[in-house]
Amino acid sequence: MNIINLLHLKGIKLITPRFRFQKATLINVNVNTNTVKPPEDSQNVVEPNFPSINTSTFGTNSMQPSNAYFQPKIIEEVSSENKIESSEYIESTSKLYAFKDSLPFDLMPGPQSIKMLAKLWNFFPLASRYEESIQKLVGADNIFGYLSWYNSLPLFKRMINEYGPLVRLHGPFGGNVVILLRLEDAMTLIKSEGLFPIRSCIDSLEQYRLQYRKYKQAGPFLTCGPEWKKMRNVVEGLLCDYVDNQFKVIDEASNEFINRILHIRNKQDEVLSSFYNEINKWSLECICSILLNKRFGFLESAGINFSSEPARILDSVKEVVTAIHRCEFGIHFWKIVETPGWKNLVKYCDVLDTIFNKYVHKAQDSLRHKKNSNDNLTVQNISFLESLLLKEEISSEDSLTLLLDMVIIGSTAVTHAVAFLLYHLARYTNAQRKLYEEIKKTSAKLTRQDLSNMPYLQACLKESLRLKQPIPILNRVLPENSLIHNYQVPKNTHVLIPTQLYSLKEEYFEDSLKFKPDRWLYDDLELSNFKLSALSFGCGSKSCFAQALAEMQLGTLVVQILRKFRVAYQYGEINSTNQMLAAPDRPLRFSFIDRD
Ligand code: HEM
Repeated sequence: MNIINLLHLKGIKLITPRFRFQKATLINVNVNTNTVKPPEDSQNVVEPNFPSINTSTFGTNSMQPSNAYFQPKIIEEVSSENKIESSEYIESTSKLYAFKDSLPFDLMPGPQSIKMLAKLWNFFPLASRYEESIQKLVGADNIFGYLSWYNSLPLFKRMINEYGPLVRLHGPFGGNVVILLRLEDAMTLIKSEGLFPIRSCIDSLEQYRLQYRKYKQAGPFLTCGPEWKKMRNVVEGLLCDYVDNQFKVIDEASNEFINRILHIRNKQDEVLSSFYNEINKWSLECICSILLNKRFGFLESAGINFSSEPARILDSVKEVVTAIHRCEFGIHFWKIVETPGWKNLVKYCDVLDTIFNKYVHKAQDSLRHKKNSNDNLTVQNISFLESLLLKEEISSEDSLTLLLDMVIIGSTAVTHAVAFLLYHLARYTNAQRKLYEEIKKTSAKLTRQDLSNMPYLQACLKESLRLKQPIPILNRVLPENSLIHNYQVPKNTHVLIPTQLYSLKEEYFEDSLKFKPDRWLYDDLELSNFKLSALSFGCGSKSCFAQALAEMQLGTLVVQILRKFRVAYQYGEINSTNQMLAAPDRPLRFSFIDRD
């Protein structure tokens, strides 16, 4: 039996960006195009299907060449729940269609060898359903996955030298990938990506949630379209309400972390190579306490019992991240057979889903109880999860996947950020000294306000995140035909946005490989009205909604640590694995030396 038969026999419905694209286009079906005629004397060649993403002018906001005309899209009917101001819509989607110099996609530079393979592929006399299956298994998705989950930055640098700032990779078995190696191109793409950008990145987790668990939505990280927007609006609002209130929890967890360091460091003041785990415990304690208004005890000074709930969460988050990497990197065999990576993903996602589902039920009960006893349901009295459940537009299932995304993706990103912040401060002792001087001026009882009044602290956070980004590569799938850098790029093309590469460019940051927090002190570094400090949190409407929370977590922890200890590190350089969810590539054997 060959692979294709097996695929069909298993009745596997593959989730691909095309599927996601269809979901997104369904939403846009309501949108009609109203063509505005070009001026009589126009010499333009009209390309009606290629909205402009022209980025030839660096530093300007203009996406409109002087010889073009508008073809605005007008909302005809939009269901009330998704209603968006039409002016806003028109602004975000109005595109230019006339480019007499636009170039066909085929002319975009890229490696010829896979282009040849792509051409050869056309000679295989396969029935269309087989062809489609193969494309889904090893088409552009695969290249895309490979580049997202492989340590790709050195490869991207070589590509710039060889092909220039824009590279096209032909999926050898169908589909296309474009890599935007210039920040300006990425910014312009993001500005014009419309209301419902499409991110395509963790097919395995999506398949687990949609097909294995049969949830309606796959969680905010993986969902697109109006469902995502609805979820996102609610969470953004709630996070604003809760972040301030939760400072105390983060402060307490950070104090517990200090005690844990005192407990685990050896006689030379050094922590063990498993210190990454300890940071993970701290970030999970923060996030779980904030979401559920319950202290979990991840940071018990004597350590956690391996069969306890915190231990199971800690272990499962780590295993899920590893399993995602195993599934997403390389050919997606798990779509046909149950590979060990897929089995592990299911096993550990099951653990997390069961635990957090239990808390969803508990929160529902508690809300019922509070309602019956006419308690005030204010931010002070109910947990983040309870607030979510009160929102009619969010189902309890959506609340669950939202918690899971925040726990799995959020806590992993924060752990990585803390690891590198400590590393940079340990390596750049002058910066650590300067930060300590600033910390000494704060009162013994730290407040959130203190953090915002510490410019050097803020600069250190930005600089560390610039050098090592927890999510170093963003990706999108084009929802419609577009002009990128004057090339006509068809819809469904996968676009990779390597933000880590941009933030290491001399062009934007002098002495770009050095940790120099001072660069953020005096200039508000911006490009086309976009704050470069936010780059590590992504861009556009799908950027991270937890930036303020993450910065508060990092700031609080580092202030507490530096008040008590001087941090040192005497081993080899720690690099980032630069994968989709990056991690430090060496043990974090820091020394925490008592201050006098
Ligand atoms: C230093 C810490 C963090 C960094 C650097 C970071 C970075 C990012 C980046 C780069 C993205 C993708 C943006 C894009 O595609 O344009 C993202 C999305 C996301 N992050 Fe974070 N993140 C951090 C912390 C957190 C935390 C603490 C949470 C949750 C509590 C969180 C939850 C999410 C979610 C749910 C998304 C998907 C948003 C959407 O698609 O609407 N992140 N993050």
